[in-house]
Amino acid sequence: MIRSSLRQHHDISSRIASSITTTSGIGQAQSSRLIRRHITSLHLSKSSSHHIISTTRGLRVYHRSFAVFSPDDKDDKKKEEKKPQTELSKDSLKRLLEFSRSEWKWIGLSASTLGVTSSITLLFPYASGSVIDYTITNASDGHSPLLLASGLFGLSAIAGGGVYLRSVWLAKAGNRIVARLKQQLYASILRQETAFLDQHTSTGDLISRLTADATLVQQAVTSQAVAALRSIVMSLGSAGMLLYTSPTLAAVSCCTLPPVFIMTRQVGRRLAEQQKGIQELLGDATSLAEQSLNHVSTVKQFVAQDFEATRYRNSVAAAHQKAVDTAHMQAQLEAGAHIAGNAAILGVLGYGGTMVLDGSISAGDLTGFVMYSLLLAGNLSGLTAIYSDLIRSMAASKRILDILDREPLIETSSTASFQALSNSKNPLAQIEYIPATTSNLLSNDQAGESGQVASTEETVQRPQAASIDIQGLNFSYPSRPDMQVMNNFSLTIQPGEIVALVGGSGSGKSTVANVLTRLYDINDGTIRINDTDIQDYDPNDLRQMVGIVSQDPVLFRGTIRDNIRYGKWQNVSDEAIERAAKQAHVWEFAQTFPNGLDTMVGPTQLSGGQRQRIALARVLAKESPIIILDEATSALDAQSEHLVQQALQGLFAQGGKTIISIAHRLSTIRHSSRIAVIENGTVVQTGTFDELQSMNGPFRELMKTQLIGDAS
Ligand SMILES: Nc1ncnc2c1ncn2[C@@H]1O[C@H](COP(=O)(O)OP(=O)(O)OP(=O)(O)O)[C@@H](O)[C@H]1O
Repeated sequence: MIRSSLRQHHDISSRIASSITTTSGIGQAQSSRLIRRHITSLHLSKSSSHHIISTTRGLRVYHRSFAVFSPDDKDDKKKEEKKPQTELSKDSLKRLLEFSRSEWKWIGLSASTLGVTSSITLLFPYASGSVIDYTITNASDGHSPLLLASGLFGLSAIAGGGVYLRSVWLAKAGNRIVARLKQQLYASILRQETAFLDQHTSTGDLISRLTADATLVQQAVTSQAVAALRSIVMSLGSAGMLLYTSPTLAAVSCCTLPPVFIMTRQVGRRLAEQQKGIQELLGDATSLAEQSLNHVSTVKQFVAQDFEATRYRNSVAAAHQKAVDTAHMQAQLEAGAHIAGNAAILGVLGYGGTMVLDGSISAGDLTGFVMYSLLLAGNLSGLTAIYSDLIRSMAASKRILDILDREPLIETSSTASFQALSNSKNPLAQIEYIPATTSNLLSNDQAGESGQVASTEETVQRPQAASIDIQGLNFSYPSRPDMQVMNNFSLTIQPGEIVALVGGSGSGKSTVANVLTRLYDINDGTIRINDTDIQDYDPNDLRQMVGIVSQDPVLFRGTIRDNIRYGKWQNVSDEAIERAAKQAHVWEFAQTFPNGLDTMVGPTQLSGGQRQRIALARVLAKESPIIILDEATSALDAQSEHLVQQALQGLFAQGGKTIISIAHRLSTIRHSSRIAVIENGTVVQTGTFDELQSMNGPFRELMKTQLIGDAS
């Protein structure tokens, strides 16, 4: 019951995430869910699930800056902190223009319609003045009101066509840019190294970049860009017509321009700072909602609903209070521009009226002049509003481009799909996913000096069991550099061995899996697989060589079959999926569902033991030469565990697998070839079960405290 409602909460979480930020775009909810699930599962490795929470005046404030680990980057970040973005950043603008390059054609076309529509609009005041002069003087100079009105109507129809084309072309360009931005940003987030993602103690901030920030950028490159261009063209055109009609009057109205300009600059700066703050506070609110909705059963079990609701309330209130303050500022700016514009008009009316009386200009000229002044004032005040919006959008684009342009510290090869995604000319077209080929299945002599091996998916052989050699490994997690987790850790595992890692909680067992698959790079020492340093493998190839089943495995929304072939997709046959399902004892419970392996499951719709069995089947289908079982059978009942262990034994007896088994239960480690006892990140004892049991030492101590219960 709780689990099924959890699923709904994931959806609600998406909606809240979207609604408290600016939303737009079709399918945002779906993409939010997808994003959330994948980003969250990136954090799901045990090692990366440590959340750092600090509380400031009752508000949960997440550490949300992008900590980057090279010294240079740190300096950059400091510089950035000192200099908040309060002006239209040329770099962001330039980078954004570069990014939009493929849509310039459409933007250019829509801008070109501006020439037509603006010229026609600029004709109206002139024509109105002519009509007035005609009616006052009844002069028959050919500008008859009816003729003018008909002519202007024809031009208006042309302008209407221009407006239509501009909207269509602009929407096309904008949607393509923002789709490409989201697609590449998401791919870029997934490519970042785990340590980088660890800095995002919640996914809310990343999601707000993909939703609210992307929407702001869309507005910048489409409506705001064209509105700015239109305002500039109209302002210049109106100013030109003012000068043409009466230079003296033009000088009078120009007196109001410098104050408007100075005010725009001043208020614009403060406005940008405020906007940045609002975006951050909204991100915090999203993070809070995200966290409690993802763990709603824990919230309820601790009767913390009201606490969470209050925290969220305060967070939302803080963001919206800031938004109200900002609105005051923005209103001041707009009101100031409005007053200045009106002052100009009144000046023109007063001074122009006397000019009409002394016959220096006609009444029609004055009317035309006033209309041009109104146009100028309207467009100038429009420009001030657009300027502040553009600053906000540029801040958002910087947040996106920061990640988009970031090279991951642990670089993986680009797959064909990634290339297709990056190079796709039309981001709105559907593309087919091309799975990575398994160039990873290396035997000792296959791994060349560089560790790079040609992709040979079709001709792939059964994997050879791999050797693992870890020497003098020192490691601390980048988020806690002062806490050394692995201390001079050394362990050699022969191909085909089953080695159990045992040790107290926090001794570093799971960290071995993290560094072996290069989720994190080590500080000192070497790790070799098949005599090749893991630094020399492409991380994707390396990870294909290692299958991990964790204590709390993640299932993705899809069928059981989809979950078993996750990552290998069409590269794994139905027979192989069924074989793996039988070996991992998924088959039995799947057959009790009406759709068997094609039953839809989600992250929470199965029992812990069932999820573990599917995760095990997924790893068996992966056919990797190294398997790490991190408390992989801990959620199984005694009988299921016995069956799975038996299946694993049978499988390992066939050869081709090197196993690292992290376990607390005696039943899991009894059949290992060797046991390594770990204390504070160091191997303190190794031997067979019987050897270790027969001597005094850490293993015996551990058995007394941890394993003894199982032994009975
Ligand atoms: N992503 C991370 N960032 C910072 N510290 C981490 C991270 N993951 C783990 N740690 C720390 O590293 C140490 C070793 O953790 P690890 O998960 O390897 O222990 P373990 O032996 O597997 O423990 P257990 O038996 O409880 O699962 C712990 O002190 C833990 O707090």
